[in-house]
Amino acid sequence: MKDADMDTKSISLTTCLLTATLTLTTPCSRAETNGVTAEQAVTALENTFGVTPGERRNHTKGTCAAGEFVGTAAAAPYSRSALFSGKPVPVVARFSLAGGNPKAPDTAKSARGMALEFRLPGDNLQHITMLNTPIFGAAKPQTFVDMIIASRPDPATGKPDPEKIKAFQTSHPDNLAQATFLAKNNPPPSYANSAFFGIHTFKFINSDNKITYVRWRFVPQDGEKRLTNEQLKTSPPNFLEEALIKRTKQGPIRWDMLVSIGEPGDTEDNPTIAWPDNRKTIKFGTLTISSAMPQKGAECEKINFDPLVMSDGIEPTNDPILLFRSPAYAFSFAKRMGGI
Ligand code: HEM
Repeated sequence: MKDADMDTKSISLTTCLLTATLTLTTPCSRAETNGVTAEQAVTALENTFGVTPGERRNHTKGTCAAGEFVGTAAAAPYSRSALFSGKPVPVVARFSLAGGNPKAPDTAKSARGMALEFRLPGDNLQHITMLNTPIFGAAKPQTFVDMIIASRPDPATGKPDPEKIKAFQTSHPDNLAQATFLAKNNPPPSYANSAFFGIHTFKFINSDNKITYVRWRFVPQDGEKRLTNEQLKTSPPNFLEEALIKRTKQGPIRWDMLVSIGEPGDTEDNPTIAWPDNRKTIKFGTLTISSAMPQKGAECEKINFDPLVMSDGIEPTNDPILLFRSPAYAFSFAKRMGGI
């Protein structure tokens, strides 16, 4: 057996163990979702973006933050989760740029991320890991892997080959909605001015075991803003972290958690399709971020924001992307925890 093979085998084993202890419900990295393994997804990310040892294979560039969440009484008919008890719940957060480039410019027209770990009473956790696009660019894991492979820089130019991107987009129509959104909407000047979307459909379970299909988003009380085309050209490569830290020093930043209630016919398992705008929408709580800091050595650095870490009263749907994320994150997490 070659050394590289041995490395992969031992990482895979660690991942199974880590996954088992972290989420209890997820398969290990070699299990397939629609014919794709977590290892294939992470390898594609590594081949396209390179490897920064000890760092996340995706959303590598990021900033830690902390605060709390307070739920509203309006949530009770839908979910019995302790997240919505109305008592303040401590939160560890991480804001990030999509992709595995640790030096991605903050003007990149890629997605921004907000990851939240809610620390509930009794050592229980709830994770919510979102993007600033209302829909995702893949209905199945294979599309995500093919997108990452197609984005691999051409050695001659150092940039993705436009022909390969075009061929990918033509053969994967499920990528179109998010690609169009990202092309039309410039990134924000500050994380504090971005809305973040859960994208997947989730199940809320109330105290009578009644199930409601929901989608949520976090909307900034500071208001949504986007860089102008001029600012896109003139802004420096690094401003998001500084803007967030500066903003928290002026006072807490707040996002309202708005939950849309699904209606018959709304998709439950396709994160590339938005629900109609007119769904009943209820405020389930408010997130307050009161401090932010560089990620090195800070609390968010060593968290695996696996979206399947859920509290009683919130459950996943059969969305193949949602289910695939958990083993993919565990595989990346196991590598970075091993310093690889
Ligand atoms: C096939 C689909 C996807 C794959 C394979 C994938 C893969 C990954 C991986 C490997 C990481 C790094 C994990 C770590 O080392 O801790 C990551 C981070 C992240 N992903 Fe995904 N992802 C997918 C879909 C999504 C979707 C649909 C969303 C949002 C709804 C999302 C939001 C994020 C965010 C915000 C982070 C950064 C989390 C943090 O700050 O630690 N991803 N993703």
